[in-house]
Amino acid sequence: MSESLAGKAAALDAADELAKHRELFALDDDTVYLDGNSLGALPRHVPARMQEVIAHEWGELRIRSWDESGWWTAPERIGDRIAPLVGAAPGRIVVGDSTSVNVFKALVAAVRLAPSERDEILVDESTFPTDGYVAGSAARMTGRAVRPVAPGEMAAAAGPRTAAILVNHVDYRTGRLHDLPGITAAAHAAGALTVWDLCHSAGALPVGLEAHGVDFAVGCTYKYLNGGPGSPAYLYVRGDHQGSFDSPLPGWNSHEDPFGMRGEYVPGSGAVRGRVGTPDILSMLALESALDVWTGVSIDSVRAKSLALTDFFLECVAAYVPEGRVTSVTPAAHGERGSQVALRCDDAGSVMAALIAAGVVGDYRRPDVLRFGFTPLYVGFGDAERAARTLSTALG
Ligand SMILES: Cc1ncc(COP(=O)(O)O)c(C=O)c1O
Ligand SMILES: Nc1c(O)cccc1C(=O)C[C@H](N)C(=O)O
Repeated sequence: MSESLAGKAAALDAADELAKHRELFALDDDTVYLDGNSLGALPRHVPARMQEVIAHEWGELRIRSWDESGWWTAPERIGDRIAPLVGAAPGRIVVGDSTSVNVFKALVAAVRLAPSERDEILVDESTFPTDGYVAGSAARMTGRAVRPVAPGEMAAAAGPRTAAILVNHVDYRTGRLHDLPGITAAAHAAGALTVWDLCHSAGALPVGLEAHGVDFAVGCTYKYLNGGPGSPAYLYVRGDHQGSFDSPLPGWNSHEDPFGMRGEYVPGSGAVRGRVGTPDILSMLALESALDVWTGVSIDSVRAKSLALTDFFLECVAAYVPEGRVTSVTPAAHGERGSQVALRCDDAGSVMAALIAAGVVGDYRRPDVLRFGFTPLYVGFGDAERAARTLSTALG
């Protein structure tokens, strides 16, 4: 072990104002958990809250809980808890469904706002697959064509034929942070609307949805928001689009009068319009409880620690791993980096299996990428040093 890097890690951990938050999570000190960019860790207090929800709200109050326990209003109430983390105003975010479903709602609604001569949808060519699949279907439904574009060329590609642009804020494979302010501004200058997928940025870095005038955004809550496996996703609709948001999935829960049970669909107003059917209350309330860990935490401090952690991990990898054995595909520039480090090596699958066996949990993305996610609320600098040291052993 390098005493200097271990010592540096200890000093950084001692000075880390977020270090105390690790105690809020169910984590053991034998494991270095660097997979919060796939499934966030469990906040310790959530099981007790879920016990109460199940035993009391469901078990005893039963149907009364829709009103008395606030179940009916949970999608917008929890949306308002997520809002400050992504720079959204209150009343703009609804929680529910999966990210895939929300990409569909947002993208079709965006295209429906565009004149018919705008016949193309730009999608980042390195997109997470689900977004690409959904965009293809949305294009067929709306009589448009998908044009894949490199994220770096997206701003220049937007033009008079562009109806909407769908971009991942952070690339799931490389950890590259895309230029949300620049692409959004260029899209608007070209008369196009933007849909941003925040799965890999929300809870890890400031997004600034209102500040940058983003039209629509979606994201999951099971990564950096720690909502649990399959926890519901969310949909953001900018305030001035809410009244014209024409959902391709108009369910009874988004009706202006759901219990009127009317044959004619009349959309509700505000974030409610993004709902579809009955919300998945147990997962939703687990997410609501999980969001308590953000009390008193600023997203700017999370970002500062995230960059320090990923910098330090890269420094340890450079010190411990023979040169050329792995190649970072994550940008070195802070302005282009999310909260993960992705390292390329030919035998990535077996290397990650060895790492996991040694207690360092990252993940492997075929064919050759080792992913290490850094969740600033519970990952420390000592974890980063141990992960790099274990990696050097796993690489043989
Ligand atoms: C960028 C991105 N978008 C979408 C998804 C898929 O979301 P869901 O499974 O909630 O539909 C994921 C991860 O699974 C993702 O990383
Ligand atoms: N959603 C997932 C799941 O249900 C099982 C396993 C992994 C996931 C993920 O979230 C994968 C993740 N979006 C990724 O960036 O690869």
